[in-house]
Amino acid sequence: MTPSPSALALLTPDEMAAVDRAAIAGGASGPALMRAAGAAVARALRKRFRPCRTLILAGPGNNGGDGYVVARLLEREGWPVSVAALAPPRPGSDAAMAAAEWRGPVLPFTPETLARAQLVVDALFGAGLSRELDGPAAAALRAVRVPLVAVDVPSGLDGATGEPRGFAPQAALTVTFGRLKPGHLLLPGRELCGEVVLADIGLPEAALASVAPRAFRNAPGLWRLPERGAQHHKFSHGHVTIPGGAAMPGAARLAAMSARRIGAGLVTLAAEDTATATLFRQGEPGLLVSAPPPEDLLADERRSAWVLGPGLPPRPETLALLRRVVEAGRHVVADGGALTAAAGQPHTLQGAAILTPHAGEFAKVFGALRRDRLAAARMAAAVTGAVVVLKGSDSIIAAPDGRAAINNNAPPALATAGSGDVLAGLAGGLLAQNLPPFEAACAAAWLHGQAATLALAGAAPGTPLVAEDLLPQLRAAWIAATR
Ligand SMILES: NC(=O)C1=CN([C@@H]2O[C@H](COP(=O)(O)OP(=O)(O)OC[C@H]3O[C@@H](n4cnc5c(N)ncnc54)[C@H](O)[C@@H]3O)[C@@H](O)[C@H]2O)[C@@H](O)CC1
Ligand SMILES: [K+]
Repeated sequence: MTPSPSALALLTPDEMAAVDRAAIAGGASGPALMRAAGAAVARALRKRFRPCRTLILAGPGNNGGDGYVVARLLEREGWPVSVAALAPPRPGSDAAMAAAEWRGPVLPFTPETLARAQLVVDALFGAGLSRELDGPAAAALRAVRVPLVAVDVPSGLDGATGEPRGFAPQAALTVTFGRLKPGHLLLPGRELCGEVVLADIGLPEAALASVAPRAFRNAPGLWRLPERGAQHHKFSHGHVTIPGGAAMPGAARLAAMSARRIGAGLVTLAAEDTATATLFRQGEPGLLVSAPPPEDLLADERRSAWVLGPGLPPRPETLALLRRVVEAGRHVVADGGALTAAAGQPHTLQGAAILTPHAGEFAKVFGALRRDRLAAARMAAAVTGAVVVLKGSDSIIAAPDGRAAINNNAPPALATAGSGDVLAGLAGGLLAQNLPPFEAACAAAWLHGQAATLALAGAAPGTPLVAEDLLPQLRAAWIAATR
């Protein structure tokens, strides 16, 4: 079933804390939320582990409070549980109440205590992490050699960015509450979390609705593929034009084949010379091939979407073509050579609809990538006015208005030559069918990941993939997106 956009919403730890405050201001009980959170952790944990010597590492805040609840519930089920507290909760806090209800063993926060545990529950810090993890907390987590279950996030992981602050342990399971955080999807956070369980702890809808989400998990529901009615004809599905160079003609061809398969009405490969045109004509019979300079094609208004960059040289001429196409008011996907040609001059990309840089291209255009890639992608979108797809195993799609989506369906094998050309073609094909740029970019990234997943179905981890393998899977990916 297609999830609703609110189910796809991601909240940063600060936003989640605001929801928490809104819930309590609206009459919800803090201790009840804490009991629900602890119960969700205990439930998820019991499903996956058998009773064993379990050590709860409890921090001073509400994350620690959740930990005391877990301790009590597991002990009630007969698990051998102890708690090691990094620091006592603030007197009078909800966490202090939860701690007071824990009557079982409290052990010193030492390496010896840790060495005896068979399972560790990390309830040190969650949304309240305010600085780098260091001292005894970091030392203890570094010493864990048994499965670790994280409450909300592995302590030290910044839920807003997916980056560890100082250190964050590897969890087997992370149980989080209300909404996923960006850090559960962004690498390396996604891997450090292990399996992620999102638990409903009864936060009132009004409290959740009090914070407008700016980030989403990328999945159908966040966007809708274009509908195709009986009255439509090939021109109503748009016309994609893709200039192709002699140096790497395969790149433009892959983009063109992808644009066709995702429903563009017409796709033209605009060859830079007659030899390349001859080569292009040996390709798919349904592709249009044109030999004159691509600029001449701008006279035809129906050529609404252009994919510029796959296989094009990173030369000033490429950038000049991009400027002409943008100034003619066409929707442009800028990729590969068009991005590299704009190295150090992001303003030259203004007016493009979608930019699809990988990390290296991003750094060339916008400067070294900061640790907070979500913020970096948003900054690039704001500077250029374009939707930026910062490609990776956790592709980030950022819009100039601050909306962002994080893609988590792409297998690592997708990092292969030509894969980016397919993505650019999909984005161009969807723009041609009048999807707005953010939706087109998100849908393209998801379909791309889904096609790769389908191509690898049943294959052992590490099985390689080539870009051409994606093409036959695009129809099934489309079907999966419209179910
Ligand atoms: N979001 C929600 O609606 C709910 C959240 N709950 C829990 O509450 C947590 C957030 O609780 P808090 O806001 O109390 O925050 P935390 O429990 O994450 O941490 C707060 C405390 O840790 C200290 N601290 C922060 N970073 C540190 C560092 N690097 N080294 C040493 N000390 C550090 C702070 O000074 C503060 O005393 C969530 O992660 C979740 O586990 C649940 O109890 C129930 C409901
Ligand atoms: K934690």
